[in-house]
Amino acid sequence: MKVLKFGGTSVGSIASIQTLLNILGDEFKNQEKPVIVLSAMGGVTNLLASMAEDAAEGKEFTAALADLEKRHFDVVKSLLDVQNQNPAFTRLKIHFNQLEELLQGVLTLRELTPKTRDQILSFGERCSTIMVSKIAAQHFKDVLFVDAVEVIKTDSAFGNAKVNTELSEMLIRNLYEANKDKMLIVTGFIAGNDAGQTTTLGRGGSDYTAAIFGSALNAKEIQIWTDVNGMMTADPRMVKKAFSLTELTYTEAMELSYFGAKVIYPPTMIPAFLKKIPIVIKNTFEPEFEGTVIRHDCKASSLPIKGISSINNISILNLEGSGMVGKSGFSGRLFSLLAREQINVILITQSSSEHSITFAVQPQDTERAKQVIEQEFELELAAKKLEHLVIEKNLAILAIVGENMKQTPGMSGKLFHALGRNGVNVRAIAQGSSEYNISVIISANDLSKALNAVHDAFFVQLTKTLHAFCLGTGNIGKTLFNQLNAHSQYLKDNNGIQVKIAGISNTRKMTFNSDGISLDTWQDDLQASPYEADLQGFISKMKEMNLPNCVFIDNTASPVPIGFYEQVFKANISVITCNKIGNSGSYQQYRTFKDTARTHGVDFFYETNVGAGLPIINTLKNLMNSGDRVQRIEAILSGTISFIFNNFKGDANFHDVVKEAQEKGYTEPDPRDDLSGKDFMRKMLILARDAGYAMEEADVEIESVLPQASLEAKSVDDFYATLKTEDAHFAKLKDLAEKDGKVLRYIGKLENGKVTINLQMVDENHPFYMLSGSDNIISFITDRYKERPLVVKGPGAGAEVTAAGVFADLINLGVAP
Ligand SMILES: NC(=O)C1=CN([C@@H]2O[C@H](COP(=O)(O)OP(=O)(O)OC[C@H]3O[C@@H](n4cnc5c(N)ncnc54)[C@H](O)[C@@H]3O)[C@@H](O)[C@H]2O)C=CC1
Ligand SMILES: N[C@@H](CC=O)C(=O)O
Ligand code: NA
Repeated sequence: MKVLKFGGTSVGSIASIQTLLNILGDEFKNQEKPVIVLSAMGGVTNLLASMAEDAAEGKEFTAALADLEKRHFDVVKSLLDVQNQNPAFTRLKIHFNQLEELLQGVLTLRELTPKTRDQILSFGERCSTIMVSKIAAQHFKDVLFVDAVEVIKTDSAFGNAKVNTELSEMLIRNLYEANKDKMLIVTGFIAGNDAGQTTTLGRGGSDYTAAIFGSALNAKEIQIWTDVNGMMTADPRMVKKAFSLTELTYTEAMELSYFGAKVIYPPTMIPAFLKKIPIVIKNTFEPEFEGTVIRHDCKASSLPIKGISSINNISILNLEGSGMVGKSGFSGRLFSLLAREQINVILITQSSSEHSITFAVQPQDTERAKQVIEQEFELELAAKKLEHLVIEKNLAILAIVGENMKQTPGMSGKLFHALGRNGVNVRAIAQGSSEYNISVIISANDLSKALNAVHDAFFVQLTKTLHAFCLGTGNIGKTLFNQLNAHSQYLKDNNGIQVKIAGISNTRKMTFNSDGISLDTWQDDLQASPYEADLQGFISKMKEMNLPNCVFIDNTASPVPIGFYEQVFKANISVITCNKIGNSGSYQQYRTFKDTARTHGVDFFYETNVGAGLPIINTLKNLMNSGDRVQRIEAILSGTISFIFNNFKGDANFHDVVKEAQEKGYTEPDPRDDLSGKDFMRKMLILARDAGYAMEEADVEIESVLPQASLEAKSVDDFYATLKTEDAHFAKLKDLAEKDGKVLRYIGKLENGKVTINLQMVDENHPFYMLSGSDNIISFITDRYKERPLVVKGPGAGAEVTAAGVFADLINLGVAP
């Protein structure tokens, strides 16, 4: 046989009671009738409690009582045929009259004893059970209302009575045997003492009733019908990707029960655990959901952990001092004291040096704990054998739970990597040797970020979410958004990665959305945003949003964002940049970026600083990291100048070719940066630094391709004008090269710690002769690539290839352990 328990929401409305009847209908077809345990209608127990308290304070309760009555009567009117209604009204009315009398007594005496309170509370379950059993009787024959006061026997500890298991089980068995052909519908939560007075079973009481019946009758299963889809991997209000578990063990259920939205209160299920009866959590509002089964031993699961539980507000107390070292009985004294004072200790850690003990308590217990400890250890404190207690508030506990963790190395590594990577500081750690729970204490502000990051790290079958904050909506920024938009489904399906753009700013406006700004409407969203651009504001907001797997992307050509990188790294946020100004500033600044990113365990990626999307920075990094040494680099790294020399042929005019390069998106926002050689200089400097040379801009020897007048142009328009007036200068260069069958090439070289960039005329035997479009080419001569160089060649400028390089950096972020 089965026991089915329905919680408050399942009997809370006409619609839910109708669903309940359908469920009973299916069960009724079985040979063995189930036992049904019911809670009070949703909210009724709390209402009764506050009515009782109000009455004790002399306040009126009649209106609330009338509402309560009406809620039950409305259900009767809707769900019982007219001819069946009167008997139900009569039964209910008797109870409401008794309830009124009791409340009146409390009001008169201005006193609410635990015994009276239990009696008052019991009307919730009594009325819902009478009501539902009457309705059920209309549909099924042989329904029997059972008042649990008759069969569950307890002591007289009103409010939280202790069950006499042996006696209760015997009474339940007798009742069941005598009514085998009937469906028993039983009041949850309430019981009776020897004198027949009503007691209650405390927190989770109706689940307890179901477990007691299940145990007494050796039920094949106990179903707990509630309003959510079973036990989930995390609190779904905090972790949107939390999903329902199909199966977990009793131990796991116990450990996971810390969730805010408690599905069951596991201690009440102990009678079922002891008899190894499976407990199935079902959803009345989604009956087709197959349920979460909690059982003694589960099938092998592929999930590394079953879930992540959390408590979002705790305090820790830390007790330190030499007086504890090697002193047996110290922790006994401490924790006996707390137990005596009824202070619940949630977590304990002690270092093996025995120099300190840290423990967590509820915030409301903190001050009292401090007081009693200081009294108890007064002498040790005075003798400085103990230091004064340190209290820390606003903390949270996050715990990963699962029996699969046992003897599986790497679980704590994964947990701490996810936390560290996201800048979550761990204040204390606890893992029992049973290895099915690792708990960490962190700042309450970080809880949401930590839960999501840890959930992403463990449940790899789910899509991992990156949160990107993007500066710059120009050529590159815009193209990146288009690429992300077009490719998002592929990334989800093939890489399990979802990129959410959580913030965008250009020089005018900024906008934010932790659920991701739509990549179809971002321009309108930005336009409509109330926030004026403010870089410090943008970064502060990014920190404040505290999202997991966060990255800052600089797609500007501005020096301003550079000043903020360090602050971003220090907030444990990775940086991706196509802006070369940062890495080509002072060497000191370049080093600071690298070192700060490393000490904070985040990435600093800038592949597009050299050769746009071409794999140049990563190639050099791999050479260096694997112990190679650069002997010489020779390269063409200005896409713009490359394009110009590849197209400045025959009758072509220099001015028009430069214009075309700009229109094609190859140039910097200011094309003078390209033609002056500055952009090339920046790239060579970055390469030289990545190759291990602590070089400054002044160490680069650079020959310009421009005549003096162009170099001195005060504006971009003036600059273009000089290209026209200086046409002869460029034509001369071209003719000189063409005369000897050569081509013009602007070539950079790094050798022996020296960088030069100059204009050369090369013939067809030169490896850099054959280039077209905006091609870049780089040849690395290293200790290992000595005979023949390692060469990378291809288009080295343009919005598509550059945005693609930024995109690749994004996907390569080491968010996954
Ligand atoms: N075009 C190419 O082939 C390549 C370009 N790059 C780099 O890409 C970067 C961007 O280039 P484009 O998109 O062509 O420039 P752009 O001028 O088209 O766009 C720059 C964007 O940055 C924004 N911006 C500037 N200062 C800002 C600030 N302080 N705060 C917020 N936003 C700010 C502007 O509002 C604009 O939206 C440059 O650093 C360039 O060197 C790198 C490799 C190749
Ligand atoms: N303007 C640059 C673009 C790449 O960094 C170039 O022309 O190479
Ligand atoms: Na590159």
